[in-house]
This record gives sequence, C-alpha cells and structure tokens, in this order.
Amino acid sequence: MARGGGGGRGRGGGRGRGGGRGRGGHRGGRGGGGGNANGQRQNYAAIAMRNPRLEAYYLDQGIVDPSEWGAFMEALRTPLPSTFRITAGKHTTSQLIKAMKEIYVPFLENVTYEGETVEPPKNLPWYPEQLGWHIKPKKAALRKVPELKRFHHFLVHETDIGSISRQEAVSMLPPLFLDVQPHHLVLDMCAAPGSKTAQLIEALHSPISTSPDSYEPMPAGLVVANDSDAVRAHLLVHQAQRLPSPNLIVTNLDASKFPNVNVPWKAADEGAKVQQVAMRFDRVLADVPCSGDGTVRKNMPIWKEWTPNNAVGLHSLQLKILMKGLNLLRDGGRLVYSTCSMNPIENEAVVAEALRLSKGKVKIVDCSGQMPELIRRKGMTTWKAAPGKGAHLFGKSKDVLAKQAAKAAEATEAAASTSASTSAAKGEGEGEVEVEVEGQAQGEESNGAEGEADAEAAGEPEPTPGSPEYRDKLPEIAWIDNWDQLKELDPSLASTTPRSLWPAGDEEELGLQHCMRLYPHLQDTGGFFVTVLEKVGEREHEGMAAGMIRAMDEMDASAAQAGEAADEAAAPALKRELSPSAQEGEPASKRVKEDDEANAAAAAAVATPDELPAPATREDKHAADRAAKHSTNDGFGMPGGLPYKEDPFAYVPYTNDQIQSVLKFFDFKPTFPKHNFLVRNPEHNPVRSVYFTSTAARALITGGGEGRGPHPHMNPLHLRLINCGVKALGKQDAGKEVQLECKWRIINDALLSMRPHIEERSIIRIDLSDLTFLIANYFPTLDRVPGAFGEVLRSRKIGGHVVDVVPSEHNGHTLDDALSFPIWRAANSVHLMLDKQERSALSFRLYDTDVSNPDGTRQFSAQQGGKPKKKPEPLTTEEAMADAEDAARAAAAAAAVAAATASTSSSSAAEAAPAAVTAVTTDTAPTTTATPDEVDPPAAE
Ligand SMILES: C[S@@+](CC[C@H](N)C(=O)[O-])C[C@H]1O[C@@H](n2cnc3c(N)ncnc32)[C@H](O)[C@@H]1O
Repeated sequence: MARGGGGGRGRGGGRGRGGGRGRGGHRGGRGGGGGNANGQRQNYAAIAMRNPRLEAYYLDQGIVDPSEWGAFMEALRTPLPSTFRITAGKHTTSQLIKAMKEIYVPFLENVTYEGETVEPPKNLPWYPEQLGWHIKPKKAALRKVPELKRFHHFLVHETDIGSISRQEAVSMLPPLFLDVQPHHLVLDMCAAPGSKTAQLIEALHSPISTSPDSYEPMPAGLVVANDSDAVRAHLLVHQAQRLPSPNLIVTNLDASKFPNVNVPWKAADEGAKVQQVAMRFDRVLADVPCSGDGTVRKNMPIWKEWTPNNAVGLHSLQLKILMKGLNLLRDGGRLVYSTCSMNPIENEAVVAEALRLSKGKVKIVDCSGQMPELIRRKGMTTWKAAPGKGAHLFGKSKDVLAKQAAKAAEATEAAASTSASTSAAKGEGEGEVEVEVEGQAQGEESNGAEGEADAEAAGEPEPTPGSPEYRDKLPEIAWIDNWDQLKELDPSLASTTPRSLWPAGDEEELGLQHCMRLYPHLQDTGGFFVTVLEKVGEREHEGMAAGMIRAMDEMDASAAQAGEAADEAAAPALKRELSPSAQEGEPASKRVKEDDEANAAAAAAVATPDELPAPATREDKHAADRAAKHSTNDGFGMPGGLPYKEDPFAYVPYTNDQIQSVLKFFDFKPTFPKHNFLVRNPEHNPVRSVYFTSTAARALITGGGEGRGPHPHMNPLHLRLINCGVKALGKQDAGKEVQLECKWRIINDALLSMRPHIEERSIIRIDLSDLTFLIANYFPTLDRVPGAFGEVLRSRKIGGHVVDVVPSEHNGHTLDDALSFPIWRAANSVHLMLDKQERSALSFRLYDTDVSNPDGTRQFSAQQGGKPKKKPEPLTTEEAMADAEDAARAAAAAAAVAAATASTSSSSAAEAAPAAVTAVTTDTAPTTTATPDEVDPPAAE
C-alpha cells in the first residue's frame, strides 16, 4: 500500500508538505523562527515534523502508554488519508453508496502507483449506514493515475453539489454523538466553516439511525449555527447553501455571551395561552476554538508553533463557552464538547470545572457502548499544568530542581571524560543545559528542536521511543504542581491563571474517564477529544419546538381573525377618510399628530428593558443597532463592538398580492406554511427574492418584541442574525409585452421543501427522455419540445412550473427515483432552471457524460465552490485542514477541466470502466452557489 509520506521516525526527510497554511489564529503559536542555537537558519522542511517540547509535554502527561510512543509519533508524521461522507437523506444517498461499493471500489482494486498497489476506498467502520469513507493514496497519485483521477473528479463534482462532504474522520464524531432528532432545537456554538453544521442539518432532516434515504423536508426542529468571526460566519452561510434548509439560522455572536432570547411558546394543554419564554435548546454542540495540535498531520505549522502556553491561553474561553452552552440547554438535553487538541488543559480540565460549577445538574454520558468499532481511549483523570513561559519558574519548580540536580551530577561525571559542552547553560540553575531554557530566559519560546538536532549531529544511538532514556533527551517542561505553588513563584502570573488548570482530586468521581480521546495511531485519523454531557432531567421531553409551532399557529389564527375584523372596521373609516364631509372640521395635521402619539404610546407599552425607545427613521437603518450596542444586553455585543449591518428580516403577510399570486399560480395546498415567506429589504415587500423558513425559525426570528426602524423584530438584533432559511422565489422578468399572472419562479434550492405542498394536478409529469432534452437544450422553442410533454407545455400559462421526472428508462439508462425540478415556460420557449454545473452533475449521474456540453466533459462553476462575499480570514485549527482540502479540490477541479478539455478520447480503461455508474440517479434538489437568478434568465421574447 502506498502510504503518503512514508513512516520512520520522521527526523526531517522532506515530509513537510500538505497541511494548512502558516497561520496562528486561535492556536496562539508564534510562528516565525527557524533559527538554530547557532543563529543559523534551518531548513523548514527539516524541522517541520518534530517538536521536542511537544513530545516532552505529552510524554510527561502520559496521554498514551510509553510503549505506543513510536507508533503515536509516526502516525503524527504521516499525512492523513482523505475522508468523506455521503450526504444522508438525499435521493442520491443509496445510489452513491451502491456506486462506491459496486463500481468505484472494484474499479480501483488493481491500481498501482510507483510500483505499489494503491488501496481502494474503504468504509469508516464506525460511521453509520456505510456513509463514511476513506482513501489513502498520495495526492500526487490522485493527479497522475488515470483511475484515481477519474474517481477524484467524481468526488469533486459530488462535493460541489452537496451529495458528498469531505471532512476529517474524527471531526465527524461530535454530531453523531449528539444524536439529533427532527424535533430538536440545536445550537452549534462555534460553527464555521460548517462541516459539523452540515451533519446537524442532515440529521435534523434525516436521522441516519433510520434510513439514509428518509428525508423530512421541513422538520419541527431548528439548527442555530453561530460563529463570532463575521467573515467565517459568512463562509458558513456559503457552505450551508450546499444543503439548503428552511430550518437553519446563522448568527454572529461571541458564544460565551450568547443571549437568552424569548420566543413565543404554548403548552400542549387545552386552553393554554401563548407566552414569551426563554428559548432552551435540546442539543448543543460546543466545538470550541482550540490549539489544534490534533490536526498536526495536516496542519504543518503546528509542529513549529506549538507551545504549552497555547492551551493555557484558551482554557478560560473554552470554559466560558461550555458554561454558556450548558445554561442554554434544556433539562434532559445533551451537549457535546469537542476539540481537535490532545491537551488535557483544553479538554478534561475544562469539562471538570464545568461539572463542578454545574453542581450536580450536569453529568458525563458514558458512550462506550456506542459505535463499538470506534477505537478510543478513556479520558484522563489526572494531568499536569505548565502555565508560564517558564524560565524563572524553571529554577524554582520542585520537579525541575530535582531533575536538574540529577543532571548536574551526571554532567559532573561526564565532564571527567569529555570537555565537550555543547549548549552551555546560562540559566539560573547549574547544569540547566536546555537550549530552549536559554531562549525562554530571553523571553522567547522555542520548540526545543535545536537540542535534539545537536544530539542527532553527535551521532548518538537513538533510544527506544517513549523510554526513560528517550525522555531524558527531550527538554524539561516547567511543570507547576498547583495554583498555590504558582502563586509562590510568580504572584502576578498566578493572578491571571485559572485554578481550574489543575486537577482537584475529584476527577474520577466526576466521571472524566467517560470522556473520549482519539489518537492518530489508533485508526489513522487526526487527534480529537469529545465528551457528551447531559443536563439532569427528562430526556424524552418534547422540547420547545413543538410549543413554538403551536404558539405561531395560534397567533396566525388570531391575526387572521383580527385581520378580518379590522377589514370590516376599516371599511367605514376608509370611507370617512375619503369623504371631505366626514372630517368634521378637524385639521388633518391634528389627526396625524394624535396618531403619532398613540403609536408612540403603544410602542412604549410593549418595550422590554432590552428595547430602546429611540425610533429610527427609514434612512438611518442602523440607529437601533448602535443604540442597542450601548445597552447592557450582551447579546448585542460583539468583540470590538461592531455594528450590526444586516438588512432586516421581515415576514411578508400571506395576504400580500405577490404572495397571493404565488400561492394561486403554483397551486399550493392548504397545508403549505404560507406565513413563512420572508424578505430582506427595508420596505418589507417582495422585490427580487423571497426566502422561506420553517415555523420554528419564524418563532425565533419574530420573537423578542417589536423592533425599531427597518428591523421589525428584536431577536435578529439580539442574535446578530445574518442568514436564515432558503431562497425560495425569484422574480422573473418576461419582457414588457408579456403580462404575467405570477412573476415568480420557485428556486431549485427550496423545491424540496415546497414540492410536498403543491397540488398534484399542477405538476407536469415527464420521463427520462424529456429530462434529457431539457438538460441538453438551453431555451428550446416550444415547437421543438417533443411528444406529450410538448403538448402539455404549450397548453400551460406563461410562468414558473414544476416538473416531476418519473422513474423511467431512456437509451439503456435508468432513473430509479422520481425527481422534481423548476422550469420556466416562456412565451415561445422553455427552460430547465438549473445552472451549468447542476446540469453537468445531473447529466453525469444519469449518463456518465455531460449531454449539455458538446464534448461531454464535466462543467464546473466559474468560481469553484462559489465565492464568499469577502476574502475569509485565515482559518485555524482543524478546519484549516478542510480549507487545505478545498484548495486541493479547487486545484484538482481546474486540473480536471484542463485534462478533460485536452483529452479527445474517452477510450482509456479509466474513462470506460465506471460507465455502470449511470444507474446512479440524481437528487431532487441539487444545489449550487449560483442561483438561476444569476445564471440564466430566459431571453425576453
Ligand atoms: C474548531 S473551529 C469550529 C469548526 C466547526 N465546528 C466545523 O466543524 O466546521 C472553532 C470556531 O470557533 C470560532 N470562535 C472562536 N472564538 C469564538 C467565540 N468566542 N464564540 C464563537 N465562536 C468562536 C472560530 O471563528 C472558529 O470558526
């Protein structure tokens, strides 16, 4: 098998490749450096995969048995396999599983690269329903070996349209342990770039514990995905478009200050009244910012930047986020705390303190019986802390003093036989020979690689990894026994160091052994930590989503009644307004003034302390936000006090004439949640695009009281809401001459949620040959559309329609499951509302070629994977890996296009072999980054 990067002890040897970019971010690493003890610059690649301080730290911590040390370190120095998940709940799901097992695995069975057999893709044994996969070949092999290249193109394409997600194996674990059900309110506290959010959305719509194909278009629950970094939060919005869901809300807050928000809620009891209640979540994911040393296999700069201090600096924030998550969890609810760090300071120490602070209200769940194929280690019940940079602590720490005394004795003995003294100590203690200590004394941090390099240069035999002799060659770590000792040594440092860094003796009692540690050498993954916590209470409680929906239903019903009554009452008033004689001599200006006063009084009456009584004018749409920023409510706050700049989120009354035209033209059933259309403009009117959310999302967005200025409600301000739901309707211009009954078309992203609510009589049924015609032809004139489909089309009104493609055969190709698509029937032509890439992906799944492209090659969007609004900030920790994947993906895609364009023949074995994949059918709602709005408005006729 070709293992990327080879094995061995990893001292240099040019393995420094792949992985993330050189970024500090939340890791807190210093970067830079690269000079050795003699001031010479070292080759980055030569030191890229070793860090003696990291080894010393983790050997001392005892994170794995010393006998495993060699395997552990070797795994850390070996590139990660590529891993991916097949998206659950899509119509593609079972077909893609089938394609992997029956087509790609056999197809890739006898592939060799540089004389070695390449292992075909394998299932991740612990991932449910065979949805998780990994493949190990080197990236170069993916580019050079035709069979692998072919497979890679398939992965890239399916990833772009959301049928496959590339994600590190261990990063897939937290959502699985969270056990999300369709009725759950889920909070993803630190969500960007969103790989776990995608799993949460999938689980909400299609719990994989049932069937991977079961899909609920609009479940009762909700996923609130939050990230404090505005650019990354927008990146998350962008990523989430691959899995469009009316049940997703994206917010941009410091998770440690996530506010309590009120939502309308009604108990199930008969006669219960709608109340405003603080929202509590059934499930919370706290995948917190961390030092990320578990990602070192992909994130090479960590080798260089790692210091014990990175973890110490994050501990308090991690604890605050976890405590906030537990506060927001309902009784009986479940929270998963995870990091991609192996450091107990960021893991067990945080969980232990949260349990202590929760005073018996929270417990760790023993998940050892779940996913038995997942090889994991128990949580640590004791650990050490090294909170300072340390030079001054070194001389005084008991542990270090004892070791230094021993070393000094050894050094005296050695001095008799040799005068060689390589890196002379200039620190405080005699015999303090570590180069790093010298560096620290000057206020610098070093990873200690220099000392090791010196030893290596001296040609000494290498001791067994993990042995005491091995440890002796590594630098000392300035361990401090407890907070009191730190206070003695450095009162100032102690004043800023939390006591919770150290174990308190109650760790086993707290159940920390039930935390789960994943190490790279166990199942060829990254390093990871995951713990499942449960708040004491009734586990199977229905949660709040059902009550929120009941409340919305009741309020909608009363609003409808009130509306009817108001209409009746308004009729005479309107008449009076229109009749000069009815004004009874009262000047109009007086009436306006009185109305204003009455409105102001009404507004004051509903204002909560959160709401500020400064009505903003339409022009100054951020006034409310600026005012709110100065309020005491943390929910408005952002690090740096950035103003909230989003356009308003306003639901459109279903009585609106545009919405009415949509409901009528598309023939929506009474079951359709017609109150859930939302717009994003100050006028609160459908202008260009209309969005659609679930009812629980509407409850959250419209809760929190009446807003000010353009913002109709307060919760979007409290939450710094940046995105919700799916884009559902796009306005279509059909030219001046054409009178449209309905100017709106359904956007493909939302069709999956809307299709079940459209009357069957309005759906146009077509077969695979008709679909092929639509894929292959852009804007064919109506007279060219063949058969019964052509006849039906010509009889339909101009406007948007929905076609169902029924299971059928065409030219030896089979469509197994029905598909639905939006089309636009223009005056003289018809158009399938999919962009170029969606057509291409669909066509490939159906026919293994692109029938919309004359040369049959795959077509990618101009911007691979689309483009976020702004250039994203450098990514940190584990998702740097995902980012690296993305970069690789983009490059591979470009290479694929170039290669495919250059290739004139498809007769190679690689091209021909997976033809059987044509049995694979497509999903009902393939998604892309470009909406039909942007790609292909039908030509004006
Ligand atoms: C480990 S990453 C999350 C990865 C993500 N869960 C995924 O699976 O794609 C940590 C995230 O936390 C965010 N973050 C850092 N500090 C935060 C805070 N105080 N509140 C919320 N998010 C924070 C970072 O911007 C980063 O996106």
